[in-house]
Amino acid sequence: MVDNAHMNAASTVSAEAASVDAAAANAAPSHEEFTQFLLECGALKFGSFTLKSGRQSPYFINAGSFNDGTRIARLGEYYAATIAAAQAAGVLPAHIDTVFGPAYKGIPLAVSTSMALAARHGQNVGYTFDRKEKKDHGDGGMFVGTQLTDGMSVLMVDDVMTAGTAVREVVPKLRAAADVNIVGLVLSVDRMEKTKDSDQSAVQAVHEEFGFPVLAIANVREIFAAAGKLSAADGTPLIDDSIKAAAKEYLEKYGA
Ligand SMILES: O=P(O)(O)OC[C@H]1O[C@H](OP(=O)(O)OP(=O)(O)O)[C@H](O)[C@@H]1O
Ligand SMILES: O=C(O)c1cc(=O)[nH]c(=O)[nH]1
Repeated sequence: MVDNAHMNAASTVSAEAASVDAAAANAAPSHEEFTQFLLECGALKFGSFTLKSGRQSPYFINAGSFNDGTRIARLGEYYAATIAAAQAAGVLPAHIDTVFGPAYKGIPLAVSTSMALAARHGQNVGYTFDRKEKKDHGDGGMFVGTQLTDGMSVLMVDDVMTAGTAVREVVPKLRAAADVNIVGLVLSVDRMEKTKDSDQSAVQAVHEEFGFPVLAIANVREIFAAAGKLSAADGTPLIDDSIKAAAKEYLEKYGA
């Protein structure tokens, strides 16, 4: 069993990977580079957003902004690099049968991750996603892609975790389909938020509830730390003081 400190952030995995002398190909992506990528794609937005949990957030990760071939391919590479680093560190198993992404925004994440695992890391891993509604003609069924069968090692991917509701909805669906072994969950961003009724983070709560590691390419504090150092070509900071203040206030209230 890997201790919890290894479960929460790719940064931890990165340090661990370095200590086991992992090849450069197995290094986790840098938070600075990933933050720049989020900002360039417009996938990190500032304003006022109502979340699935009902919380009103001054920032939002919009995975719908990875909307062309270059962006989604690059995102898949970030996921694959995070996975390879976690495998090198022993946090994820070396063998994964399929990458599962929940509909809808998880679909391109699963596909691009499996493509990048094959192209960059020599791992030919399936991809699977669910349908929101059961289809009863043609190929039918609830799942598309590699079909789930007993004993399979399934790695879940999603864009963000706030309260963990989406994951709690999808895990029973996977387990109802077959006796699969869910080996972990990889997110783009861990929003590092407290659950509704405790000071524990949703990521930690999900890890304890289901027993699998939950990793992220970066967490929200790493993203704000990196974004604070970035500026446009003309020297203007990419995020201004009012955004930093609003994020700080939000995290003081909801941050774990
Ligand atoms: O941790 P949680 O509180 O569950 O919040 C995060 C989830 O909410 C969003 O999904 P949404 O249900 O809006 O689905 P979408 O993919 O259709 O946008 C997001 O994509 C995560 O899956
Ligand atoms: O909590 C959510 O609903 C949520 C947060 C976020 O940053 N991005 C998103 O797509 N959903």
